[in-house]
Amino acid sequence: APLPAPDPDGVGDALKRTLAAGAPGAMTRVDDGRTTLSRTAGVSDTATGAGMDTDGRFRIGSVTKTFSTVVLMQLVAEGAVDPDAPVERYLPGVLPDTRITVRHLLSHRSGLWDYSNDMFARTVPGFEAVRDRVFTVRELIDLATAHPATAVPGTTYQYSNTNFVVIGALIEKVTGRTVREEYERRIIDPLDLRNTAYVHPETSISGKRIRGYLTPDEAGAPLVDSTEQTVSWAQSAGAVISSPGDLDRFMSALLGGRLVRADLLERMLEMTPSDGSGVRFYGLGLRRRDLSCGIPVYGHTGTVQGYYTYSFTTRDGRRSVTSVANTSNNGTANTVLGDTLEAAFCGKRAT
Ligand SMILES: CC1(C)S[C@@H]2[C@H](NC(=O)CCCC[C@H](NC(=O)C[NH3+])C(=O)[O-])C(=O)N2[C@H]1C(=O)[O-]
Repeated sequence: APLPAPDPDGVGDALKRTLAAGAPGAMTRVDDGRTTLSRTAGVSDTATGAGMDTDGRFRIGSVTKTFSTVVLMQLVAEGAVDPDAPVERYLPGVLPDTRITVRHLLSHRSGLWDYSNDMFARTVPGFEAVRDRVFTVRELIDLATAHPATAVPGTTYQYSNTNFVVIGALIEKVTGRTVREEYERRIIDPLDLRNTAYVHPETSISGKRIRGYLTPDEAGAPLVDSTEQTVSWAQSAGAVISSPGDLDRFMSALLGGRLVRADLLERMLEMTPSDGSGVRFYGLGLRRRDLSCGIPVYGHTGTVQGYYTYSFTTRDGRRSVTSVANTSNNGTANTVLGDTLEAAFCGKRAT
């Protein structure tokens, strides 16, 4: 059945409500292949008052995990990696449990503790402590494995950044190239994503930049400009920089079958519930959200200090939607921003 037309007023209303919840700015870009709908609200820079811009570049956080999964699944197609092999085969001695497989990492079922839970238990102090730090992957994995496993591998979904830091290490070991080179040669260059880059550990965002503002834990405390950071705490789990237009193009290419072999894309879409909502699921480096109008959309969300992102597309990749707010650690803003997906895919206001 044809998709309902996007509801521009519904998108605009959700963006306004995102600002009312405390975001300095918010924006949505809908790409239907031939047509583009862009809506913005508020500012990309609170000092200058510059507006939001859907060609602006920002930190995409865990949408990076889908980039890392695409690289990994291409390596699977090339016979370089067996997703059901133990990680031990490719990274001997790195993980404490040799039962953990590559697929367990991609589906957040490894049982590896998420080191960011400790790192960001206190939002602003945690951020300030790492914003200029450069971590080795080994350091991050050691932070995680200092904790006991959260479950027997393969038995339980438990989101963990650690999984995709290990995936990045596996990609670099198997290819002999950096994840930056692999993102560029397999995704960024072929799709001509001119506003997308992996610049770890540089702290600045070049070009037309959206500034990000971290919401402190203390109610009423002023937002903290968190635009410049290394994101070394996340790397292949969260350090890509992109734009709404580029993410729409990426998600459309992925679900449109232009990045991953069809049978392997089907594996990525084998979903398990990611929470108790009954409408949110996780596959391999990809989320599924079932919208109120019954349309399932596929993509990822991202939370990195100062930025919250939704980037989703239809099963055939024909309509893609990326929405961004330039604040994070604000649950109401994050939730309300999600109403843009309902308006953009279902063509009606969220119920
Ligand atoms: C599962 C998530 C939500 S968390 C995970 C990853 N982001 C992080 O792990 C950063 C967590 C701290 C970020 C910080 N919050 C705090 O410090 C809270 N004390 C803030 O909101 O800016 C990402 O991105 N993923 C999101 C995802 O996949 O949607």
